[in-house]
Amino acid sequence: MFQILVSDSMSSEGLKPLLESPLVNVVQKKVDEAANELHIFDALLVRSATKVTNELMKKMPNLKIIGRAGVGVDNIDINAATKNGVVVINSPDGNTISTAEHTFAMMSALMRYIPQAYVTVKSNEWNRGAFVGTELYGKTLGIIGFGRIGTELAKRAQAFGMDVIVYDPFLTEERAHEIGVRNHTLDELLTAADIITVHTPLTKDTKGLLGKYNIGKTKKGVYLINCARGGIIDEDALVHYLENGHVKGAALDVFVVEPPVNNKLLKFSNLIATPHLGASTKEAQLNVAAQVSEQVLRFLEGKPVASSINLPTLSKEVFQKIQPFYQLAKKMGNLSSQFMKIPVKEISIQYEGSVAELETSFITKSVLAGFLEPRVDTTVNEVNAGLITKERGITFSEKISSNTSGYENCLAVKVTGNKHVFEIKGTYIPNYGERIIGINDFNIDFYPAGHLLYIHHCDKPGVIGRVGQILGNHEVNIATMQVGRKEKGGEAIMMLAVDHSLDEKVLHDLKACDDISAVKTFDL
Ligand SMILES: NC(=O)C1=CN([C@@H]2O[C@H](COP(=O)(O)OP(=O)(O)OC[C@H]3O[C@@H](n4cnc5c(N)ncnc54)[C@H](O)[C@@H]3O)[C@@H](O)[C@H]2O)C=CC1
Ligand SMILES: O=C(O)C(=O)COP(=O)(O)O
Repeated sequence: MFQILVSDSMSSEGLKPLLESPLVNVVQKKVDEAANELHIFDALLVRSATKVTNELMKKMPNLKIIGRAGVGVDNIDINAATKNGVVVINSPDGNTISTAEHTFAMMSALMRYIPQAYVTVKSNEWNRGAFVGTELYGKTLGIIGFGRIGTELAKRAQAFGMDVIVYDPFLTEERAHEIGVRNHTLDELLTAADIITVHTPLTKDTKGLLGKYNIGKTKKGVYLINCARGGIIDEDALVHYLENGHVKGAALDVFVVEPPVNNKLLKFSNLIATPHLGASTKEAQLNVAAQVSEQVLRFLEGKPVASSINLPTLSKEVFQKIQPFYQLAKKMGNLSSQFMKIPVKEISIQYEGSVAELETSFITKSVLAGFLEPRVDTTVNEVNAGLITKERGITFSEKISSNTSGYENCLAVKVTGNKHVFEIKGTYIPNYGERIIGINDFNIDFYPAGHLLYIHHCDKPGVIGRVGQILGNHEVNIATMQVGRKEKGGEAIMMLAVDHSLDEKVLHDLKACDDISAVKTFDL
């Protein structure tokens, strides 16, 4: 019999598939309370409160699967789970509506002082003059991050007569049009919105996205809302702008540290807060617990699972043959995504030479997973990448070609946006490794790993020297450097591997060079 630990509070009705199965025994206890029996469990079911660390997994040698009854898996060490051979699944859409509704409730409460007024009435005060609010009707709502929750929120705001504008660098025009919203630049949104709400995952790009600089660009009297993840709105910056009155009010469901003990934000009467309640409805909890229970049961019965976040479902033998290409493909997808930080409509992958004889659909999923990784909240892998790509309105295809570009095997990825196309080619050479051999029409040859610096420049004497000089001035050591050009004196590119991540100052100096037209950095 399989042993299952449910360590956060979950809907008993949702857990029914497990509670009624003769195959499993369910124990509902916090991890701390189960400290002496952790070694017996085959599955662990959590929400956001339980922190599933590598240390915890080490204490659970029987653990095979972690089920997250919700969306965000930032409380689970996915890399450690993968390393420990533990499958992680979640329920990506079970709480979308509840969180959108909660955000809407927060917005209404914020603009009409409902929490503040409630407290006074309960204390026998009747001070109507102190709580004159603002209508939502006719106001501009800026939604940053237009995925599942952002989309549902937009529909509700439109029904209230609000003008909805969005910023999501990965949103296609078609999808925005379908929902009847306009996708803007971040700056446009910041300057136009009366209320701004964030619905992105917490990533290195979104951490502090609304920080001192960006909040400074908003209208005086703006309202800010965060029902996504603590830290997307920088907490110190919010304190600053609440103090000087630039931000008229803020609503937070999430905090950098939860619970937010001694958090300076809590002293502001125009900041309203809830204790991470976005998904706390009967319906959402039933949905997420039921989805996760069914998937966990399927997995323990040896059946394939749908929303697996980390592990491939290939036999060990097939996986070994594919592995070098799988890693290369993921890096090529990731580089394409970072080169094309704009909405994308189509991704096509071409297989040439010996790689075409392998299970290419799996490698394709690996390209997609690498591509999506910088753009979505949940960790994507070969299992869920196809589904998520389609959900984002991006089509993908694969093609086998007899042309081998002169290599024993070659993988070509083409990413098409509205106005731009990006192409990258790679190969795997046994005993030598992965190589990127082409970017757009340029031939090049570099190892896709570590801290990379890409420069698009003019093929003129002295440019390479100037790059070396600038990097030297900033104490940046160059490990390798490859240059590619189409013709003498024309456009050229260089790809450098450097010893550490580059800061804004280095990039600024490089961009200031006359003969350099683009500079990008990548950490792979
Ligand atoms: N408060 C709560 O109880 C709940 C919070 N959440 C959180 O809400 C957030 C959104 O969830 P979903 O809509 O389900 O996720 P989603 O993955 O469907 O949507 C996220 C969107 O953010 C966009 N995005 C990514 N990077 C961006 C960037 N740098 N700038 C602007 N947009 C960017 C993506 O393109 C995507 O459209 C997540 O952080 C999730 O953990 C989700 C459920 C409950
Ligand atoms: O699903 C999510 O990402 C959430 O933030 C919900 O968290 P919870 O399950 O309510 O602890």
